[in-house]
Amino acid sequence: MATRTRSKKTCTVIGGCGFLGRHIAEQLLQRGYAVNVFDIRTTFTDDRIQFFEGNLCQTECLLPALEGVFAVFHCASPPYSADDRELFYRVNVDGTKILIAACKQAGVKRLVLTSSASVVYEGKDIKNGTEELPYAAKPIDYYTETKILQEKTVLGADSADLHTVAIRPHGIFGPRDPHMLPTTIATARAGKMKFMIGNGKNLVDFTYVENVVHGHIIAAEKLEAGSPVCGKAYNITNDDPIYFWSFLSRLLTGLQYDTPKYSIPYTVIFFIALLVQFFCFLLRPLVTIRPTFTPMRVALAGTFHYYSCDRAKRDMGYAPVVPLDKGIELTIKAFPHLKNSRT
Ligand SMILES: NC(=O)C1=CN([C@@H]2O[C@H](COP(=O)(O)OP(=O)(O)OC[C@H]3O[C@@H](n4cnc5c(N)ncnc54)[C@H](OP(=O)(O)O)[C@@H]3O)[C@@H](O)[C@H]2O)C=CC1
Ligand SMILES: CC(C)=CCC[C@@H](C)[C@H]1CC[C@H]2C3=C(CC[C@]12C)[C@@]1(C)CCC(=O)C[C@@H]1CC3
Repeated sequence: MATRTRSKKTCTVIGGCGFLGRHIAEQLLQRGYAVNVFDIRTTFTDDRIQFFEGNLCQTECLLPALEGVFAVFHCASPPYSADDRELFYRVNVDGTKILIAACKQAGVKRLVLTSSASVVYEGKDIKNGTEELPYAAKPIDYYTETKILQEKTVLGADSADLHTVAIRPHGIFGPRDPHMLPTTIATARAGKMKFMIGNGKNLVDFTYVENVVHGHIIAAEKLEAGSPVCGKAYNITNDDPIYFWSFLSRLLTGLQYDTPKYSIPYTVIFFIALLVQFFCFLLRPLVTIRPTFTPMRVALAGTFHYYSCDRAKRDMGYAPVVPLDKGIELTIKAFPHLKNSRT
């Protein structure tokens, strides 16, 4: 059971058992905060943390976790790969509205949303994209569609009672990552990582998790009446874009897998991914097939998508705390169990 000192400020991390949420919780402890974690499943233990289990769509579950809290970090979401429109709307849109109302009821003054830089991404190149870019008019999936609605709701709720800010990370990686690195390795193990999509020269942001955490915490600390951060969105990246296929190749070589040597034109593979998606849709009543190369993944692998952090640097003094090379090294070290045993 967590012991609390009266002088410590308490923060609540919604989705705090997830990849990013747990890193936020651990860094908050390091920086001297008391921490509540709220999640639908409790997947780890830590004597310093007070855990609350529940669905964020239920006010009565949320309220005990929000009492007397200095700041709330909202990083719960269904995984981006869930192909479930109803679930995304229920959690990301309705659940976020319920959370905002609960924060107000509990008297919480600061709410930090984990949004995504992809809210402006439509599958076409973005080079040094700023927060001034319009939201995607044609979001590439339900995940992106509901992240846009979620961000608009949170920023629209900014008021004297509840100050809000949205952090837009991109391509988060690091220890305990359940998405990027495991998907890359699973694709390599399945023998599907033989070809690069496009010419391999598309620059992309990959962001080490501790930098994303740092962006969230400094935003929360700045979030008070009169601050420029109130009601605004902020890109948070490593500020060091890298060729998509160089990044993936570094993870693959680090874990002793072969890297792709040949390339297929982007338009060809995108068209094939569209066709595969269409056939999966037709076959859905009979069988559920989850293709590795969805149009979204192909677009993410073959286009430029990197973003400017200038606004975060200016308004909250943001600078990455872990350089990209170090982040890659720490990540590879954290996944010894995914090393290729066949070499
Ligand atoms: N990973 C990335 O590259 C990026 C992520 N983001 C955003 O960052 C945030 C965190 O992502 P990440 O840590 O990778 O994701 P995770 O899936 O690791 O974490 C999300 C957590 O939220 C929990 N959760 C889901 N639904 C509910 C609910 N109804 N009530 C309470 N808890 C719930 C999940 O539980 P369970 O696992 O049981 O579903 C999980 O523990 C998300 O908002 C995501 O959109 C933004 C940009 C990039
Ligand atoms: C071609 C192939 C199989 C690559 C494997 C890596 C991918 C799993 C990642 C490459 C870019 C990543 C990314 C996200 C998820 C993982 C990747 C597709 C997000 C969609 C996660 C959620 C977001 O908010 C945006 C991210 C963009 C980049």
